[in-house]
Amino acid sequence: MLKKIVVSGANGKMGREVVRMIAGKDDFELVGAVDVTGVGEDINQLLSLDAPVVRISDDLAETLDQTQADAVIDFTNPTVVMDNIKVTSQKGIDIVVGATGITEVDLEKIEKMSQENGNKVIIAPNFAIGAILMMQFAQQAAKLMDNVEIIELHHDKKIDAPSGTAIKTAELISKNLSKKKGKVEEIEKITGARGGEHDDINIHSVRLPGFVAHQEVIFGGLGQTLTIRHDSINRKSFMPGVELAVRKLDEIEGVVYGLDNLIEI
Ligand SMILES: NC(=O)C1=CN([C@@H]2O[C@H](COP(=O)(O)OP(=O)(O)OC[C@H]3O[C@@H](n4cnc5c(N)ncnc54)[C@H](OP(=O)(O)O)[C@@H]3O)[C@@H](O)[C@H]2O)C=CC1
Ligand SMILES: O=C(O)C1=N[C@H](C(=O)O)C[C@H](O)C1
Repeated sequence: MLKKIVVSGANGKMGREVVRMIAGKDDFELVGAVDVTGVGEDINQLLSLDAPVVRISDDLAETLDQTQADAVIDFTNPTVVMDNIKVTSQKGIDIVVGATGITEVDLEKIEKMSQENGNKVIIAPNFAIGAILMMQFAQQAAKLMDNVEIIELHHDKKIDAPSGTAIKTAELISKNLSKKKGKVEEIEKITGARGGEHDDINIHSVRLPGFVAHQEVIFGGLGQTLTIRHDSINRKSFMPGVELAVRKLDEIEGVVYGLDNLIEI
């Protein structure tokens, strides 16, 4: 069945890739594009796509009223994503959320909204299959190696740190650590030199031009280290996961957090 989709953050780096992905699927149709940049312009023309005119609007609620969309895909940013989830819930429209910054407190609010309004929500900090595997392998390794730190490396336009992926990885790993790391009295000569801590795991964020999205999970043991690394070398890496999530909306109930809950590994 044809899926009518609105993309929120359509004119951003990920949004544009999603619009291209939709144009390549016979059973997906882009019916709305929402962004705060390029308002009034035809997103398909901006991307040189041979597809009907879809003008960028800056109003998600209005776009949903005008389009009879089946689903929204959101790749905005951590400051606005909760507002967008709220709007879709109020309208009873399903949503796939790629924008990061969703906290555990936010998740509880989203669960409540979904229950009240009957819409479905899929949230994934990372849609790349390799990243899902990297997180799973790290979770496994944590059962046998207790000492671990995370280094995530991203492009210099990324506004949030640490990445959503690093936060999710730390949460997954910490469940399996048998003992908390032994603390030595550290002297941090420059504040932040040891990174930030989430669930007792140090996370280091690198931001440089040339990177897209990369993460290393480094375990240390007696006379050995284990490094599990994933690299997204372009944004197409996320598209099969986004497509899968849109299709899975028909099968799930309520809210799903993490692509690992939608695929068998
Ligand atoms: N889950 C995953 O697999 C992935 C998640 N991400 C996440 O997706 C998000 C977007 O990343 P990226 O595309 O690189 O970022 P961009 O900044 O390139 O894109 C975000 C777009 O959303 C726009 N925007 C800002 N406010 C609103 C609003 N209220 N309504 C609609 N659009 C708005 C921005 O406009 P303006 O620039 O003018 O602010 C921009 O065009 C980030 O949170 C990132 O971490 C990224 C890659 C993969
Ligand atoms: O901003 C990005 O680029 C990315 N954001 C997500 C995150 O914060 O984990 C996913 C991926 O790392 C790319």
